Amino acid sequence: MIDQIETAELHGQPVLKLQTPDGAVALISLFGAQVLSWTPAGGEERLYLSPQAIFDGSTPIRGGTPVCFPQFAGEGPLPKHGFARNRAWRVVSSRAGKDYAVATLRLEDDAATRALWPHAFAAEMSVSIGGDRLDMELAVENTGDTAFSFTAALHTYLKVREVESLRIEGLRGLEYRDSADGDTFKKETGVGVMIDDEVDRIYHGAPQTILVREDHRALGIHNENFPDVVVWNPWEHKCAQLADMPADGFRRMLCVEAAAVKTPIELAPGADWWGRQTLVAM
Ligand SMILES: O=P(O)(O)OC[C@H]1O[C@@H](O)[C@H](O)[C@@H](O)[C@@H]1O
Repeated sequence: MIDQIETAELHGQPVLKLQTPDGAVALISLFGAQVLSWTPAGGEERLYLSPQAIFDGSTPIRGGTPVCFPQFAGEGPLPKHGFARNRAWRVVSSRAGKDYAVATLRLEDDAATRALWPHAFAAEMSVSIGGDRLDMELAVENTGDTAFSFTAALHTYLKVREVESLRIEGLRGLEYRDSADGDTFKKETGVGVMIDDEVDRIYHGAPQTILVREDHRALGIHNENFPDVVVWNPWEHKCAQLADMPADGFRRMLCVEAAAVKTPIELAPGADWWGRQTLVAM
């Protein structure tokens, strides 16, 4: 019998390790409620974690699935990607069965978050593994007595064998905002999006399912309640400017993010919202 849910440390930071009897494993950092590693049953690691990622309990960790909340990137006055990715979350529940393991982490407002963003909220990140699937769900509740709005993303870094050899399918015909080209709006014309330069795009009205196809394997990405998909690769020049990435790191990663950016989510007092990203290894 394996212990399906364990607490452990990774580079000195607390993590929760989920395992299932079929061999699926995930590591979740309590700092940021960030999934750092996921290996599906009988498969290989599917998330990219930079070998130079910083684990100091205050710097965002480069890799896995950072939770961007309550602001995506620089879309408002808050620190880039909000504050959820550099806060300590607490584990509020976990359970496991013969083919799954799931844990939920929670973050609530406190004096530090209210100093940045004056709202009462509760955010929960639930992570579930089993077989060939990883499910990540972010839920947000307005626990205060005034309405607020936010943008958010599950900023997943996929581990890829060679970024120039893959194709992203399912984005054809969509409008996107090209952050790497002065925020101009464009229309995707490629059947499969290939990466051979810096890419930083917010696709609007994305389909629920996208496929990242590599030689001899693929990954299905299923997003619910996240209307946008962000595709990001810093490429050589920007990667060299990231102190927590190795020079060739951009070749081993591709971010495909489930996001709500174009239309911020509005929550009345007492209201809640959830959004989910599911990865399926094929
Ligand atoms: O370096 P950070 O703060 O983790 O951000 C990484 C990237 O995140 C992406 O989501 C943004 O589209 C990029 O513009 C940004 O550079």
